[in-house]
Order: sequence, then C-alpha cells, then structure tokens
Amino acid sequence: MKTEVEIPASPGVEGAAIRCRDVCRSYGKLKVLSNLNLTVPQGQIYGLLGPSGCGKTTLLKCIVGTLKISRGHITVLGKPPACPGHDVPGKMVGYMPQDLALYNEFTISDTFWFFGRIHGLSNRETQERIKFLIAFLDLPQKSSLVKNLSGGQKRRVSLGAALLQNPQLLILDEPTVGVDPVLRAKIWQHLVEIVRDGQVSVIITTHYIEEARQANTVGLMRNGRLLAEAPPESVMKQHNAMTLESAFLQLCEDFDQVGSKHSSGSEGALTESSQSPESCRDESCPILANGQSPSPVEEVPKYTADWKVRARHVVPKWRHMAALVIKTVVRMKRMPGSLCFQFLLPVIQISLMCLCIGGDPRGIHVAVVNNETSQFAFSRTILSFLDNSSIHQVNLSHAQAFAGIYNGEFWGVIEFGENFTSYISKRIQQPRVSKAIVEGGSIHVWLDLTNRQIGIMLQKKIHDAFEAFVQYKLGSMSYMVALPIKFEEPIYGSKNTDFTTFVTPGAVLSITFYLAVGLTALSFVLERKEGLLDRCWVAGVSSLETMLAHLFSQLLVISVQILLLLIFTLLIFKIPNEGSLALVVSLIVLQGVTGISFGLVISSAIDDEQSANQAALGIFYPNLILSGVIWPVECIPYPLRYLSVALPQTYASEALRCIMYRGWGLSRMMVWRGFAVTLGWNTFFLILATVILKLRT
Ligand SMILES: Nc1ncnc2c1ncn2[C@@H]1O[C@H](COP(=O)(O)OP(=O)(O)OP(=O)(O)O)[C@@H](O)[C@H]1O
Repeated sequence: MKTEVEIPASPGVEGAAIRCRDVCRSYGKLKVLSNLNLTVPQGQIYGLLGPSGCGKTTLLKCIVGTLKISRGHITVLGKPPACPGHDVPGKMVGYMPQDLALYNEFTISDTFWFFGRIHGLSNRETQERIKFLIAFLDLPQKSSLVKNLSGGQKRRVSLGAALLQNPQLLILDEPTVGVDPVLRAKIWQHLVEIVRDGQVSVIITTHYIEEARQANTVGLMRNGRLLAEAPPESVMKQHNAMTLESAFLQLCEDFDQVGSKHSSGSEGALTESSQSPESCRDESCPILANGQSPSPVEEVPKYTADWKVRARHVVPKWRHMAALVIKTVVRMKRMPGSLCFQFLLPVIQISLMCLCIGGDPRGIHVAVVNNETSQFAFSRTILSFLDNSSIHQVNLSHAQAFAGIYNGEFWGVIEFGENFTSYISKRIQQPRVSKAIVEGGSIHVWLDLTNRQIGIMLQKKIHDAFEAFVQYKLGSMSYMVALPIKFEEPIYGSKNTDFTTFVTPGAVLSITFYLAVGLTALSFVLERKEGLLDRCWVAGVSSLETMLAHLFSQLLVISVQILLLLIFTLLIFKIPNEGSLALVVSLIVLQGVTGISFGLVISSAIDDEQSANQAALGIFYPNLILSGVIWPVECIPYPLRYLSVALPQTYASEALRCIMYRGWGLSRMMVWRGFAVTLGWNTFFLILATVILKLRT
C-alpha cells in the first residue's frame, strides 16, 4: 500500500511541480529570500537565473527541505517537503547540490550503488543505470576513485547521482559548471528529453544565462526576489532583447530604478506572480507553516497525516541503514592505514598504561652513610635486605650524601651510627635504655618527598628490609619488635595489589569511551561540510537512520578494539578477573556505545572540525579526573562528588572493578548501578544527537 494516497494533494497545486508563495528566509539579520513567489510547471524545465549571491541555492535548499523558511509556503509535487508519507525528500526527487557532496574514498560505481541502495533500486536497475550514466556523462572507468577525478568529472558524477533513480523532479544547482560545451549541450538535450512526456520536471540554476533558453520557463532572481517568471522568448520579447542575458540586464536596471523610487512592496509589478509586501522574520519556523496567514494567491491546506503514516515516516528503513553501514565499511576498507591505527591505538594505550603506571619505581638512587666498619655489623645485614631492583645504594660520607641529596642526585639518605649494632642489640634485650642508645640504635633516614610515590616506596622498602632483618635475627622471637597489628589475608584482592590493578578497569572504560568519541565526533561535521548529510537527507535518509547506521558501523570497529583490549589486559598483563567475562564485555561495549553517542552529539551540534576537536578534548581531562579513574572518588570534595557520580564513567568504573576483583554479578547494587547509568547516558546522548541533527538538517 502506498503511503502517498493517504494524504491528499493540495487543491490548486495540480499542474505545478513546485509552488512557492511568499517565501522568506534569513540568515540572522541577512534577508536572503524576500516574499518570493515561484511556480515550476509540471513536466517542464525551469531555469532559475540570477547573479551570484542572489539566493538561488538558498531557495533550492528550502524547496528540498534542508533549510526551513522563515515564512510562506512551499509545495513540492503536491505536498510540502518533509511532510509525513511524502517521497520528497526521497526517491521522487533527484538533487544535485552546488557542493560536490561525494564521498572521496568511493569509486564512481560505489557512489551510484550507494544512492541506488538508498532509493531501493534492484541490482539490475542499478547496473543498467550505471552503464547508461557512465556513457552519457562521459565518465572514466567506474572503478576510478572520486578523489582522483577532475573537478568537472566530479560534478558529472554528482549529476549522475541525481539522475540515477529517474526521479519525477530534478533539482540541479549549477550542474553545468566546469563542463565542456559539448557535454553541456548533451546534458540540456537529456533534460529536454526526460521532460518530454510530461512526467518529469526540472529546476536548474546556471551561470550560463544563454543556455537557459532551452528551458520552458525562466525565473530571474535578484536580491532574493523574482523579477520575472515566463518562457525565455516572452522575457526577451517583453524587453526587446536579442539575448536572454540582455533581457536580464534590462530587467535588473528596471528593478533598480523602480526599487529606488518605491519601497520594497512595489517590485511585484516586475513579476508575473504577485508578491506580497510583508517583511520577513528572522527566526525559522516549520516548513508546514501551520497557523500562518495564507498567501493572497491561494489557500494552502494544512497537511495532517494520520498516526500510521507518521509512524511509518519515523520507523527506520533497513535499506537506508544497510546502505549507510555499507558506505562506512567501504570507506574504512579504502583507508587501511587509518583502520589499523584505530585497532592498534587501544592496544598501545593499555600497554603503556600497564607498563608505565602503578608499578614500583626502579633504580632509585639512595645515599648510604654507614659509620660501622665491622664486617658483621647489623647495618650491613639490614642493607642487604633492601630491594636492590628498586633502590640503588651509593656509599658515601655524611657530607657527600647531603650535598648529593640537596643537588637532587639522591632521593634519600640512610645513615647508621658507629655503634648501631651494639645499641640496637641493647634496645632489643633491655627493657629500659637511655635516649642515647635509642638514638644510636635507630636507622636515620632523610627523604626528598617531592615525589610522593618514590617517598612512599622508599619508606616501605626500608620497613620491609628491617622486618626481614628482624625475622632473620630473631626468628620466632621477632614478635618482640613487631607492631601488635596483624593483617590477615585480604577478603578481596591480593596483599601485593598495586596501583595498576586499581586503575586498569577505569582506564579500559576511558580508552573505549574516548576512542569511540574520536571515531564519531567528526563524522557528521565533515559530511555536513561537504553537503553529504543534506544530500542523503534529500534522498530520504532520516536523522534517526543516519544516527543508527553510524552507531552500528562504529560498533564493528569498537568490537575489534575491545577484543584486543581484553586480550592485552587479561592475558598479556594478567590483570585478574574473578567475575563473569560476559558482564565485563557487556559493560565495556556499552561504554563504547556511550562514547559513540556522545561523539554523535558533538558531531551533530558543531559545524567545524576545530570546534569538534576542542569539545572532544575539552571534556577529556575533567571527565578522567572526576570519574575516579586515576584516583579514588572518595578524595573528591563534596559538591564535586555529586557531579562525579552523575558522569558516565564513575559508577561504571566502580562496577567493572567489582566484577573483576570481587567477582560480583548483576544482583549487586554497585554492579547494576554501573550498567544503569551507562544505559541512561546512552539513551540520552542518542536522543539528543537525533534531535539536534533533525533540527539542523
Ligand atoms: N549558511 C549561511 N550563513 C549565512 N549566510 C549565508 C549562508 N549561506 C548563504 N548565505 C548568504 O546568503 C546569500 C545567498 O546565498 P546563495 O548561496 O543562496 O546565493 P546563490 O544565488 O546561490 O549564489 P551563487 O550563484 O554564487 O551560488 C549570500 O549573501 C550568502 O552569503
């Protein structure tokens, strides 16, 4: 069942392929279209002419629905563009934008296949059309990459993409720029042929005014208004001109004279259509323009579609999504270097993190001042128990050791008095000893504590060495000099747990999240800039479809990234996992999806690469610090703690630590909370990105 039949065509708009009434459009304070009336008759070629900057492209964008008009009414093939159930945007319209709007990594054939899939052409139809278009547009081999084509060839591929599905309405923005005269003539001849049976209508803008003589009707635009709309011969006759160009010049002069005498309302005399003198508003309002006063020319009906049509309009089409996913896969295939880099990056990051963060410092230079000379002195035994891989001992005199630490050569000085052995023996054996014996029987340590991790390590190693010495000397009597505190086997984790173990789960989530942000943050920015988003939208691809297709294709990439991350984390760096691997994988994948969705928000909201990069980078450090990835959340002061727990990675990192180190499952609040927060952010970001993209296309 066709959806179109459910919405009746507007009465009074039959016979017109495009009808614009009182159309206004501004960019901020700049009024580009001013109460413009235009009618493209069904089955005709309409040449839209006008000087650079007069608003032709803006008008075409309003007609295809990629720009919203500030006021007025537009109907295209009987209904307003983007009206639910209408095939404009969609298969009925072929749009060639002024920008090339082609994927550079595609071949000519890929380009046509892509649009063929979107329009639902069968394989045979697509193949036949490719064959015809390559011959007709005099294109090089279909396997040629778009990026290697000349400017003119690219324009012809772009024109071919608009002609591909034999649309009912062709909207061509300067298709003949950069095309040689022979081919220009051929293109016009083709247009004349396709409109011959009255089924196809064409609106075309061109700088070559004379070529528009082949159009059935020309519209002459200046300063956002239509000066004339009539068959080319009538325009020339009316102004006694031999060429369309001189008729146009004369019209402009008349317009300037009338314009200088009268207010803006009087230009209507110059057009065949009437123009209303109302001024434009700057703000954009929906194309349907419900609630606005109708044009004096005719009543434009409100288009109400029942909920079934609306629902069908919203439900994503598999063929669109498949076309978009295949597009991303083909582009990735054409950039193997970039793909390898994307797969290697997480591995490099996690390897660097596990190798460089959280381990014990090694080769720390410490000055040792040992005033005992005997070979059997206890000081020597204690020093032999010091971990030599971490501490590099340098034997010096007291003065040299202090000069060295002040010069930054050593991280500490360890000094033993000359009677250390006898004094420490007395300390152990006698219940009461003098202060001098306590002093002389102590190991004196001076540390440079500017590096906390090194300082803590030195303190621990010296304690360990002394404990080992006591154990060695006293055996079962060692309790006499030990603290009366006994640390039993830990409930969770191991006694030798290091900082790497703490930081790894959060780091894995952060790496997945930020790589996903990086993959997607620029995707729409570049496509929007190159006009590809608009072109796909006019071909009928909705914002939701674009969003979901990006999500699915990027999921392929992050799945490989996550697999490599897990192999390195669990198998190579042997980070323990006591819990369910399925839960670990699910949480990491969901964080990747959150990253993709957040990247899509950036991409939808921001127009240029620099700002998109800044936004992605700008949140990196605050998020990393506030999410408790590198330091416990418990250290964050209270007002900030509320912000911290609301972030996508705080509860998720905690959940991953609970799964991996405590072996907990979804029945534990700390685990399901991490999943719930992640899912909540996913949904929020995806909806936000879809809404922004919808509002901006
Ligand atoms: N995104 C935009 N933001 C602000 N101003 C814009 C934007 N796009 C176009 N304009 C302005 O609107 C006016 C009309 O531009 P438009 O591209 O519609 O002209 P045109 O008639 O198609 O010109 P050309 O023949 O050179 O392509 C110009 O003054 C242009 O600077």
